[in-house]
Amino acid sequence: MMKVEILDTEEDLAAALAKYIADLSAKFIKERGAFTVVISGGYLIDCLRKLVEPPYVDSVDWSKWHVFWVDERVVPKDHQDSNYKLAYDGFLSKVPILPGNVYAINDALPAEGAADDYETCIKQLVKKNVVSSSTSTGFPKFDLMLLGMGPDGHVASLFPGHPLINEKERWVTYIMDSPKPPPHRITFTFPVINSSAFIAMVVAGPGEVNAVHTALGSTSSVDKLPVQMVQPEEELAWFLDKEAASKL
Ligand SMILES: O=C1O[C@H](COP(=O)(O)O)[C@@H](O)[C@H](O)[C@H]1O
Repeated sequence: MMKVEILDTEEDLAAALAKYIADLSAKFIKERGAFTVVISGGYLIDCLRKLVEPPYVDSVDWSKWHVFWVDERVVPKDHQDSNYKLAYDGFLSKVPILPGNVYAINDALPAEGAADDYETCIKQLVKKNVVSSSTSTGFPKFDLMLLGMGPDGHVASLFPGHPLINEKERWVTYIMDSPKPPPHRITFTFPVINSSAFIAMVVAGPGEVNAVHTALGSTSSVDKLPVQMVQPEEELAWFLDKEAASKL
């Protein structure tokens, strides 16, 4: 199922996104006592700012959250290019999520090793039933992914025309030639992304208007953009502001 919310302003988008996330948090914590959230980098993190304010900062049961990254740059966690640093500074440092429930990559490893290590970590969490498993695909089924999108239509570190978008076996893979710097990254693959229950695709501002039009406004395209390949098992919810949706 897909829904598209177009908000007047980016501020309205942040408010709507916070409610959406808080509602899903309550749903999954009630159902199974945990909430597994996968986040991206980019300006998504700034769009989470309403979650760290009342009422949500007080009402969300942060102790039940488990946080993962859909992709990460292979740099030290305190590096300016690190998605972990971006999330810590802008979000994680402001809410009482248990440090042991925040799963950052091992930044001492090179890309291939970091991808293998992260995949092993997630496999262990599936065995412990912290992360669910999709009964239809056998891949890990995260409760919610919060994704941004690049102007070229990339999601995570899966870029248009790159062979990695066709990876069907690995849960986590790596790229050494990212067209967007830095070049070395790890990323979830589409089998994992599309085994998630819910995905919020968050796009604000003018930077991605063409990719949004391709994803939502065009009837057909021969080579799908990565963003067009996103299809979670329960719901894909687009959160757009009017600028991002201006070509729809
Ligand atoms: O490089 C990346 O780009 C995408 C999109 O970033 P944005 O700044 O255009 O929102 C991001 O989702 C991904 O996590 C990041 O590694």
